[in-house]
Amino acid sequence: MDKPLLSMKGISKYFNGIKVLDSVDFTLNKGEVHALMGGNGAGKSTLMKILTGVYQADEGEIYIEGNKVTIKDANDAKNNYISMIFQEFSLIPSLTVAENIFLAREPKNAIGILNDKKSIARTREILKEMEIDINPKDIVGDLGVGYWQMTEIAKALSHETKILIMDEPTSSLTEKETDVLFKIINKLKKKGISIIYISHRMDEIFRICDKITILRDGKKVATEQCNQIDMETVIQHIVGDDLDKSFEWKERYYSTEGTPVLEVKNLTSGSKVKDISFQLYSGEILGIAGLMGSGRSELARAIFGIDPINKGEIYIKGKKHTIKSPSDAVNAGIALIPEDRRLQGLILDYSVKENTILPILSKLKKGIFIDHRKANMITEKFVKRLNIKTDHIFKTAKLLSGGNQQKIVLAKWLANDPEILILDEPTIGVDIGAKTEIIDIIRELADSGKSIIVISSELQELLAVSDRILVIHEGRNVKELKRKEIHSEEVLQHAIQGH
Ligand SMILES: Nc1ncnc2c1ncn2[C@@H]1O[C@H](COP(=O)(O)OP(=O)(O)OP(=O)(O)O)[C@@H](O)[C@H]1O
Repeated sequence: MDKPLLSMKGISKYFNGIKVLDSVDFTLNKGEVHALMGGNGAGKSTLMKILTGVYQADEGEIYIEGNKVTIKDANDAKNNYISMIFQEFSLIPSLTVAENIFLAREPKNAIGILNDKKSIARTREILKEMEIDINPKDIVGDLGVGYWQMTEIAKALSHETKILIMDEPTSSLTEKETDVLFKIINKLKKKGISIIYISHRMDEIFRICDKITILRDGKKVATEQCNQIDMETVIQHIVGDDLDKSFEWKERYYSTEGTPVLEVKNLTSGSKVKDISFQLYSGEILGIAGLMGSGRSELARAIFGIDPINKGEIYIKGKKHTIKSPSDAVNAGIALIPEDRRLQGLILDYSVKENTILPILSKLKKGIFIDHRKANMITEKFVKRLNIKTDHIFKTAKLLSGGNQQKIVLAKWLANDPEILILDEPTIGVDIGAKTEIIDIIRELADSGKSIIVISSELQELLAVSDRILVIHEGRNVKELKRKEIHSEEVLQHAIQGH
């Protein structure tokens, strides 16, 4: 049998004396799509950073086609034909696609290469080969996120690549863009390129991956062919024995009599939100469902005063409010946790504690000082509840894994205890164990009288948490369904597709 393309053997890594990878073995064959899964902080990114030369392993060896290699930096990774596409893209928006692809070349060429016919022709060739419909001369900033992703892939392929690592590649893609990405992955696979695919989205893994490796607490717990393992077992491996991962809906009781806490009437904003009306009651959880691009997030942005309202009214407890900015919304008792919260909501150089208590500083004042005992208690509570993987609450946020950073932002807004809470994709990038915790917290908040709007593209999650679901299609609310009337996921799926 052929030697595997890549073999990582006994990889261990310590950060400040803490073992985050413990003797991990990982093998990748030619033309294989290999999923790397595991809870937040399990060690997936660290393993990949060792493969791409960002970090060095403290123990273990890496072999490419049977030959031992040393990967000390990005150049070594490139010389071993390894490329990685990060969640945060590395493109420069003001430059064209071709310029972005060839800019990373030899510095002496960097300036001269702009508008170079050769680089444009080569870019065209790569894009054509992958059947991607982008003009090499397009300015990247003018393209949608989906095309950024394609440009990143084209960039990786502009030098010879045998191993392509994708870290949560679909987290900001629409369904259509995801389909295009999957087609490209299949094409790359046929060309013999191997892909390591990091994702928390179970359905994707089963759609495109051949093999799956699962890490838990820095240890490899399983490697299996995808067709020989089921979803239940994968979840079991990810969470271990100690977590309840059921997404079960529980009927909740609250009153829909009297004045709603929030009433949105005929709201129109930009080109994406058209004449939307709904009511939200005290203690209610309203789910918002719709395809990506249906206007879900834009509706939240308009209510929160980020995007201007062209028409329509917002009433809070029966009183009309003019919301022209997020501070108007905050003053009216509304909080929005946006979808891209890692970029918007976190100060990376601050500690877990500082980030968590930032919005509640005024509530924590004791004279002119901060009540640190209380601040520590609140932070500890959320770290425990959301299972945030950190050695202590004083750790700098940037040293935490991506999913754990997401959880801090969530903790921060939950600690602030707003009256009306809008959560846009509350569990994106968050592992399966924490998902159920977040659903429980949302329910608890509603039980205590808060009014909550949850926007989510994960139907299972929406069905588990919502009392009522508003379906948005092409900017309009087309249906409103009571949760207890939705007997299967298909019913909701149908409504979302616009039937
Ligand atoms: N530079 C660093 N210094 C200290 N600790 C670090 C550093 N980088 C990562 N860690 C820690 O290593 C552990 C593994 O993190 P890693 O980013 O590999 O997790 P992950 O599996 O990719 O998680 P996620 O799904 O949340 O992205 C985490 O506990 C994290 O806090």
